[in-house]
Amino acid sequence: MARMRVHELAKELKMSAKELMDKMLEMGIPVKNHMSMVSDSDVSYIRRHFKKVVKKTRVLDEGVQPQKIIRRRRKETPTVEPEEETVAEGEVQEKAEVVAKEAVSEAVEARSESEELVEEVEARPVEKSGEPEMVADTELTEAEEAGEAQEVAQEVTEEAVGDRLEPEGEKVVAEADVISETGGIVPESAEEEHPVSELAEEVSSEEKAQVEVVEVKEVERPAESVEEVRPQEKEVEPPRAEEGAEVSERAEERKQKRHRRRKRRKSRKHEAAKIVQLPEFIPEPEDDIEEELEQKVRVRIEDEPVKKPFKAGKKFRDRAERKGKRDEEDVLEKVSRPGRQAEEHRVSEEVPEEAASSEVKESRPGTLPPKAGKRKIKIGEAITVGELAKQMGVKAAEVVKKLLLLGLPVTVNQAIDFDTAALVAAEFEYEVEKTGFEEEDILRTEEDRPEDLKPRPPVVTVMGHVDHGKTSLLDAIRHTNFTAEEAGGITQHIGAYHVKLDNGDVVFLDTPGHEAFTAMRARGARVTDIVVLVVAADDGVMQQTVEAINHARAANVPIIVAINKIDKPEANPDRVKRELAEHGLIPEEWGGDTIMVEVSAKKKIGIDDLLEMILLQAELMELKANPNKPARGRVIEAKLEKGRGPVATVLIQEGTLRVGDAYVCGVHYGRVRSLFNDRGQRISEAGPSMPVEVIGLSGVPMAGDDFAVVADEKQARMVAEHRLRKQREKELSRTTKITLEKLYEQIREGELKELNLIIKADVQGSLEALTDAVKRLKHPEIKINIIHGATGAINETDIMLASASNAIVIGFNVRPDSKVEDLAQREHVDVRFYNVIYQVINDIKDAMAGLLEPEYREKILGRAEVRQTFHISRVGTVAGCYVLDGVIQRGAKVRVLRDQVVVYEGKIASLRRFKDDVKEVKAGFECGILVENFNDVKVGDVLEAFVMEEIKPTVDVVGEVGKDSEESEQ
Ligand SMILES: Nc1nc2c(ncn2[C@@H]2O[C@H](COP(=O)(O)OP(=O)(O)OP(=O)(O)O)[C@@H](O)[C@H]2O)c(=O)[nH]1
Repeated sequence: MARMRVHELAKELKMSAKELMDKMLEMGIPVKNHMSMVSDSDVSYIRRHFKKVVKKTRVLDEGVQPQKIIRRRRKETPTVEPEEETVAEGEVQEKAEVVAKEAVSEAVEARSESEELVEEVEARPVEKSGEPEMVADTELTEAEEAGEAQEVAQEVTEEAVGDRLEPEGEKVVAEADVISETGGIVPESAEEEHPVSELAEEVSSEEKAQVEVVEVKEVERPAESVEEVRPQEKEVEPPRAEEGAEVSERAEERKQKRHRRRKRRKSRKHEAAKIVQLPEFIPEPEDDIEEELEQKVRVRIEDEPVKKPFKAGKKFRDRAERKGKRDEEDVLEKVSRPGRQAEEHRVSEEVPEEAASSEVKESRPGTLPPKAGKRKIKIGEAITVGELAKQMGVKAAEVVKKLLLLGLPVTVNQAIDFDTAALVAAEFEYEVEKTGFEEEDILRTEEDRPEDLKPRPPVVTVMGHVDHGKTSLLDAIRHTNFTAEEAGGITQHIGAYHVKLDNGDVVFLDTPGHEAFTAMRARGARVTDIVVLVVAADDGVMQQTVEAINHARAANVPIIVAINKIDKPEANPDRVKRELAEHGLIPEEWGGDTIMVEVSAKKKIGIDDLLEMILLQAELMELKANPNKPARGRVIEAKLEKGRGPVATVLIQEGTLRVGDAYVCGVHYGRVRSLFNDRGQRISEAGPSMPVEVIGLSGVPMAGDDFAVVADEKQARMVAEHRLRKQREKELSRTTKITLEKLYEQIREGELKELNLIIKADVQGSLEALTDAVKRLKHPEIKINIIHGATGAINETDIMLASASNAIVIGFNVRPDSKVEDLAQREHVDVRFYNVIYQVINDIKDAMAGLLEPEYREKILGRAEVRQTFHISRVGTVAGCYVLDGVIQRGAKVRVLRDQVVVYEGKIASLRRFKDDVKEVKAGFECGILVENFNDVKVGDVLEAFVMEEIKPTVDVVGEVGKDSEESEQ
């Protein structure tokens, strides 16, 4: 079967091209204008469809002929009962000004009939009914029929106008003439077959009178009006007088039209959405003509008191605008999803049924249906394309397409961040709102009254330079506090411990060093009240001492100095004090405010003094907390223990934690199954500043995670799940931003180079230290992303993440199992193992340098001619030179040229002017040059000094583990 053009098919189906186009769109077949080609399959689909419709209509016609006639009479009636009028309003608006035209053909058709009807009309006044709308066509009530009268009238006119707009369509003028010339008798018309008495039942004399008035008016004007609009049509007008055969052909066509009208009315009732949608597809070239025609018609309408104001011009402009937009979409549609379904979907999605029906309901004559207000959807930090599409009730492909237009190639399962989602949602007329779950609503507690606050022990962190005795000091403190029996059983390491003294308690955090301190702080955990800075009396202030000072200062935490190793003979506490004073820590005895205690961790000297001073400082700080409220704290350490499950050491900061309490901890939650203190003893509760081991978590939290007791487990789960969702959304949006295509593009274009890392470590401490060190590697051209970091063995998920994100996996003190190794090999994922942080950093630096692909270029500095040579014992041969050009620099590379031939290449070991070592000698000066490991220099040789210059900058390591610059932290 051959493809056909729309107008050809329309002709075959005995309908106007416009009608067919409307119908096709309704059926989900994309069509642009009457010249569009219709595919074979669509042609047969349409034919099948119309066969059915025609059949059905025939059946209906046979069954409801009387009603049909009644309806037809009614359509000539300009006055309709109020309730019907409102029903018709929507339609009137849709067809609006063409209503004037309607009377033309209708009046003509009705002329003869009305004459016959006069008597009957008076005999039976119209019955009125309250609910005419939702009754099926076959069961139309009289009232409904009456209500539809006007609507049908409009349709008739609309069709007449529509036909005029089509070159191959019949002309109303012609039709009117033909009908009038044949005496208005249309023998084959279904209407004429019905008993006059039935018709008369529905038409009042008044109505008839009005019909006649309209008739007269309209019959006089149509030809003129059409001429005005499309004068050329005159040329194609058929002869005014036609033979009987033609009359019957026209009658048949009118019958067809009436069938279609019925069909349309029916579908309008049931598919209001489509009624609103379909007129948008007005063939473009005809819009202007139509609008012009509408203009003319409007003038006439204004003369008609019964007609309503109309602003079709705007409507049509809007249609054209929308259509233009669709054309662009159509192109993409074909790419992404060709075929009928795509169009079908688009039609239905653009005006969802409920929205459309509400538009119909809200329609007012003379105005456009109001645009559905912007609908809102709620999303979190990020959302997958599929989920967004689901929430908007559109197909994912649509969203993908829109994103593509926005320049973002994503797949359905990829996530887009909130801003992108907002942008694409706006394209679908949706507004996005961030999900408003406020965990603070659950976690919020009442403010403490001053009388509720009770003193609490200070929490102390020990910091200092490597080997200055931090660990030894912590041990010494711990041991002084344990009784002999207890001391033997100190095996418990929970990350913090509690020291009981005669005049108070002190809590020490067991992870010494400022790295851990700052890592916690970076996670928002402010747990330390006092910093004890350990400085070895024999070594003095060192780099990390200074860093520790700055870290403590940045956190606004007071410092107590412990000058350690005073037992050593070379100990010089005064020197330490002087050096500290240079860094702003002035001892009290010198008029400053820094407490300094001389101790020996090894010999346990001054430990009590130190503890005493800590308590004194704490007293000054008036550390207080309310113990009588739900507990809140911070995770100091967490691990998965065999037989115990996830275990976390929590430092309680306020309130009291009890066994049985429900809590949320980071993205985990649970109920406290059991509590242990730092000595491994089971306890039932823990108050402020107490470190306590919590058993009963849903997972292993991170150091620094917030711990909060909530009313019940349900609330705990809600908060934890919300946090987890947020975390996932963040991760999702982070990983999807680095698509392989993008990365490749960036690498190729040299825009940006990224190194993605996944770090797996044995314990939280190592992980954080490593993460911290890696984060300090900075370079303007390379970005390092730690896309995932966790404790535990490298697993398959890590490998898959690495594979998907083009990342390198770093295992610190962990190994993968053989299955994971195989997967890594299959996925070409580079997995590296380390047990020294420094080595990791070095390797990453190398990797970055590799990525940078550094290029070296030789840069000639200058040339010198050898004028004399001197041999100096134990040094070698020194060349007495004259610098010909440029500059000769000490340490530069040098080439010895003899008759333009390179006889040696090496380094300038020494550069002298007279007896002085100099850095450089410029052109025109004499100098002595010693070439490293080369004594064969001869008079007349030329020494060419040069350096190798790197084209791209080398990796700039801002800081290394434990050696970071303090400034970066402040
Ligand atoms: N003589 C003497 N030696 C001490 C003293 N305190 C610590 N040491 C020694 O100093 C060395 C380092 O002590 P640590 O406690 O390990 O020092 P640290 O600061 O914890 O070292 P890192 O953990 O490597 O940062 C050990 O050999 C200790 O025995 C002290 O008071 N006197």
